Amino acid sequence: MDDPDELAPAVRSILSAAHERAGSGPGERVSVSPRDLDAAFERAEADGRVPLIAEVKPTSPTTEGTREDDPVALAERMVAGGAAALSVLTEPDHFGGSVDTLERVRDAVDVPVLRKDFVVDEAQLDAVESDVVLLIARFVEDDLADLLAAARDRGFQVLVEVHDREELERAVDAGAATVGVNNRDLAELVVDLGTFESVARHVPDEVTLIAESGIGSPADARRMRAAGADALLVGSAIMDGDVEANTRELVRAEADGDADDEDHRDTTEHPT
Ligand SMILES: O=C(O)c1ccccc1NCC(=O)[C@H](O)[C@H](O)COP(=O)(O)O
Repeated sequence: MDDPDELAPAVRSILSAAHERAGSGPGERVSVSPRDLDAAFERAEADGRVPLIAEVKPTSPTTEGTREDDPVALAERMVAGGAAALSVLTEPDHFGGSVDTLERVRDAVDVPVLRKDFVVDEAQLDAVESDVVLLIARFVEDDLADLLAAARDRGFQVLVEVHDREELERAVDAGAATVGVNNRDLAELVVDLGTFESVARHVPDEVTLIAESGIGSPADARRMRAAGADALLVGSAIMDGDVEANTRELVRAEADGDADDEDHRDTTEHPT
């Protein structure tokens, strides 16, 4: 991992908690029969929905307060709103997540579920079954290929998260099939959608590409899709208010955007 002093204090704290949890898992190796993430994205596309991973994110270092609603009820409403897949935070100390929450959510829905946590050690993979696990290139550095193999051996699909071109190259070299470009700089916790736009153009076509973080509106969703996102991962903007309506607004971003464009064209081409 790079110099911890370069990371935001909250991220240093998240990582040190992750290292403390590493190796203290149940010890039993999990074996997963995953729900297919790419197939879920394809179903959404065929249905005219923007492929969206909606995140159950009770709190975070950059969110005020904690959302106390039942996470299973939230997850079910996200699926009702058209989410192709879900992300569930399992980090307990900074995001209000738990492996128990993930298990309950996964039992309640039929879409793929991503385990969102800060995995730095193989034993952490055995904490709970999910369809997809996250590996953050910045935090696992030279262990990326080994952790990717260890996750796949257990049946997981793997989302490898990157933030810049160097991390993208490491992810591709390690054999990542699904890459997420995080618009949130974990050194400073600043969000810039331009990050995705600059990194996305270097991603090989065969890689499934996900735009992560800072997507707050249908216009942002269209911007990420125009830059090449196969799917979007959204937490805060969905958790802020009515999660079903918020999810629906994002999955309809292209359909509604096209309709808006059509209205606009009609007015300008056929003035009354
Ligand atoms: O969200 C945070 O505050 C955060 C802080 C430190 C490390 C990671 C953090 N977020 C993790 C995530 O990956 C996001 O929850 C996810 O990409 C969704 O982002 P958003 O839509 O901006 O909530």
